[in-house]
Amino acid sequence: MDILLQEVGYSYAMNTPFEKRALHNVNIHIPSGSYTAIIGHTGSGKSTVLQHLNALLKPTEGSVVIGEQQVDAKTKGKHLRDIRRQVGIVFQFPEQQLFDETVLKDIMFGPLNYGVSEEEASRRAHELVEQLGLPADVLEKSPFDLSGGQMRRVAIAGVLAMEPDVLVLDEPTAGLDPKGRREIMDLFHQLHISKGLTTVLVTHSMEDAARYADQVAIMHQGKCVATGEPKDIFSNEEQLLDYRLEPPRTIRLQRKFEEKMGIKLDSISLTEEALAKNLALAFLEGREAE
Ligand SMILES: Nc1ncnc2c1ncn2[C@@H]1O[C@H](COP(=O)(O)OP(=O)(O)OP(=O)(O)O)[C@@H](O)[C@H]1O
Repeated sequence: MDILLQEVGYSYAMNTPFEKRALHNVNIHIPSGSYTAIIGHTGSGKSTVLQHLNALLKPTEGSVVIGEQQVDAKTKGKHLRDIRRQVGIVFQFPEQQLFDETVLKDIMFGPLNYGVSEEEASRRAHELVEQLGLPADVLEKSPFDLSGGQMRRVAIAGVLAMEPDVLVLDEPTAGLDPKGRREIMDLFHQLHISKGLTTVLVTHSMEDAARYADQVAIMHQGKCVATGEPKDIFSNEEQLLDYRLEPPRTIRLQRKFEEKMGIKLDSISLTEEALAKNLALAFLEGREAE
């Protein structure tokens, strides 16, 4: 499902003394089946954009086209309910939203609320628990008896149980250790590939944006100032610095290597694997300082 932000402007507390303009003329196209990373310094407007993707916020100017539905300042009613089913959001620390007595009930809650049968909701819960690498006996436990990482997976299962067309991730690995982070991010990537799930990731991690996304959008002071493929966005180091962003670690390492060896590699490497291959090739080909 495509999402298109057209000249979106948004002000918090509109027409009050506390009015705060958060977005200005934002244009972003999220094509169906893509994996888009939204990056930007703190306070640049990423979370505000994210909440427009499933109409939790409605633009105060411009419009957002979500699949077949157009949302603007005046949109109300049933359309919003449909959109919230189609576009699932995994917020930061989603486990804080768990509330039911058992994991099974918690995962089934959303689908039941949208009229899915008990049988189907239960089937989805069983399937998701397995897909997310949780033991089957977790279903009968209280979510509050699980580890932090397990609770996070249960909360994610609750969003996926709605069978969304688009999955929006707001710093979904905040607070996890590096291993847990990588496992969860790899899992979302697998879901993106296997289910063709359109994915939007809001992140402070340039490494994650470089590793997983096929499109990157940079937010700066409430504007979307650049969109493009990761290799183009991340090789433009001057632009990144202008927007107070650091290039991913792999690029920093590559630049160091090039400086030390006095050579320039043919292309930039966005993942550790690609970087290692690139460095090995340079070594094998005997490229060295002129
Ligand atoms: N509920 C609110 N009321 C008033 N102003 C807000 C509110 N939420 C955000 N803002 C302001 O809107 C601007 C954009 O905030 P937003 O949270 O979208 O940025 P962000 O890029 O997601 O930041 P971070 O990376 O810190 O999460 C900021 O100036 C922020 O202070």
